[in-house]
Order: sequence, then structure tokens, then C-alpha cells
Amino acid sequence: MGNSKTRPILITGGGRRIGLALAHHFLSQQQPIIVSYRTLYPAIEQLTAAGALCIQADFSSDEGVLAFADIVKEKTEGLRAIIHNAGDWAGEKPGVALPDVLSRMLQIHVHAPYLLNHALERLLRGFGHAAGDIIHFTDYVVECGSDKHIAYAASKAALDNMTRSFAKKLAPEVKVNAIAPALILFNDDDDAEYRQQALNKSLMKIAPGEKEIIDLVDYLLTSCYVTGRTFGVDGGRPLR
Ligand SMILES: NC(=O)C1=CN([C@@H]2O[C@H](COP(=O)(O)OP(=O)(O)OC[C@H]3O[C@@H](n4cnc5c(N)ncnc54)[C@H](OP(=O)(O)O)[C@@H]3O)[C@@H](O)[C@H]2O)C=CC1
Ligand SMILES: Nc1nc2c(c(=O)[nH]1)N=C([C@H](O)[C@@H](O)CO)CN2
Repeated sequence: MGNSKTRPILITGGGRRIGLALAHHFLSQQQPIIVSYRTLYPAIEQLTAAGALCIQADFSSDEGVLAFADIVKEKTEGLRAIIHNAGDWAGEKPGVALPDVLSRMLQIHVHAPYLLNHALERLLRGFGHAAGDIIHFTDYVVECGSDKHIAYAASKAALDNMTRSFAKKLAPEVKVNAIAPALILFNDDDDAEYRQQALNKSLMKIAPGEKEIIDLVDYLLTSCYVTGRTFGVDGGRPLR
């Protein structure tokens, strides 16, 4: 049976930022990866050249999610882990229809992980105790809500709850955990005022970057016991 190093890790949304950093991290460890991407960035071509299996997928419809799952099942007999990184930070804004925001947030943060976990469960099982992992990327706002990203926070809260449901369903072969970040990375269009305000919201007052997430993912993958848990990576923001 495939050992953990031969079974690929699936990363959704691996074309940029945290997903891309995770992809490079695992490639540097000779860990095979499968990456879903929506936009064909040059980084995707670089990952392909480095040996990653990159599959184009748009999760904005259930059909797109399931079609991606079918391709994954054609390409591999097993998976070491699924890392649900793909996400969309949309707020309620004038001119944007509320049903569209809610539907978009639920689609990427709930429909996609829910359908992929069910469709790919077979690939995670059959390799022994705690031999498979699912990691959901939620958000610190699951704890406290967000007045400007209501649908986003609600969708991430649903994903947080699914962490415990899938942990019950898949144990002990597969562990299921969530990582709940607060500010990790700024976006390029974040201006200086926003950046200072955001930094001041945590005790640690930094945007730590992707390594903070990578190190926790590595820990979760090495554990044989931790499941059904959410790990805040938030710089002490709840204590502010
Ligand atoms: N960055 C941060 O500070 C924080 C991040 N998080 C969470 O961590 C995860 C990674 O964050 P970050 O790297 O900043 O994310 P980004 O927003 O930079 O990238 C998200 C990725 O998801 C992909 N994606 C979005 N919607 C879809 C879709 N409908 N179908 C397919 N792919 C899609 C994007 O593809 P494309 O590039 O083609 O659009 C992109 O590759 C996310 O789940 C996020 O919610 C949580 C809190 C803080
Ligand atoms: N898909 C994304 N989700 C989130 C992002 C992002 O850039 N892409 N950014 C954040 C913010 O950093 C927020 O945590 C700051 O308080 C949240 N989610």
C-alpha cells in the first residue's frame, strides 16, 4: 500500500499565496502534490515543471467541484491529505446583491469541502491508523462574527462545524482538523492605513506570513491523535 510519501497531498487553490507556499513546501520535501487552480498563473506552470500535478478547477458550481474530484480519482489511488485552502474573502458591499455574496461564500467554503471530502473519502482510507488527514482553513471570525463579512464568517463557521462532523465520520483512519487564521498576509491593494489598523487588532501586531500556517500543517500531519479540533493562528486577536 502506498506509503505516506508516495500518496499525494491535495491542495485546493494552490496558485497563489498560502496555497502556493504550501505547494512549494511539500515539493521541497519530495512530497508529491496535486494542486487545484482556477487561474493559470505563471506559478502554476512553475509548479508543474517542478513535478506537481496541477488541475484546473472552478468550484463556483457543484458540477465543477465533482468534475475535479473525478479527475483526481483518475489520477491517483490514494491521498495522504486534503488541504482545503481555496477561499474567497467577500464582504457585503453596495451594489453587490446579497444573495450572490451568500451563495458565493457558501459554495467555496461549504459546498466544495463537503463534496470533495465525500467524493475523495475512499482515497484517504485503507492506509492504517491516522494515515490520512483533512485540514479545513476557516477563520478567527468564526468565534466572534464579522459585521462587514457576514456571509463569509457564516460560511467559515459551517466549515468549522464540518470539521467535527467529518472527524467523527472518518476516524481513526483519517484525522480532520481546522486552522483558523486571523491576519496572515496582506493583499497587495491594502493601503498603509488599513495595514496599520489591521496590525493593531492583534497582540502580536504582525502579519506573520505563510510559514506560520505551514508549520501548523506539518504538526497536524505528524500527529496520530489530534482530530476534530480548530487551531487559532491569530496573534492573540481574541484578547484585544
Ligand atoms: N490571508 C489571510 O490573512 C487569511 C487567510 N485565511 C484563509 O486561508 C486560505 C488561504 O488564504 P489566502 O492565501 O490569502 O487566499 P487567496 O484569497 O489569496 O487565494 C485563495 C485561492 O482560492 C482560489 N479560489 C477562490 N475561489 C475559488 C473558486 N470558486 N474555485 C476555485 N478556486 C477558487 C483562488 O483562485 P484564483 O487565484 O484563481 O482566484 C486562490 O488561489 C483561505 O481559505 C482564506 O480564507 C483566513 C484568514 C486570514
Ligand atoms: N480567501 C481569503 N480569505 C481571507 C483573506 C484573503 O486574503 N483571502 N484575508 C483575510 C484577512 O487577512 C483578515 O483575516 C484580516 O482581519 C481573511 N480571509
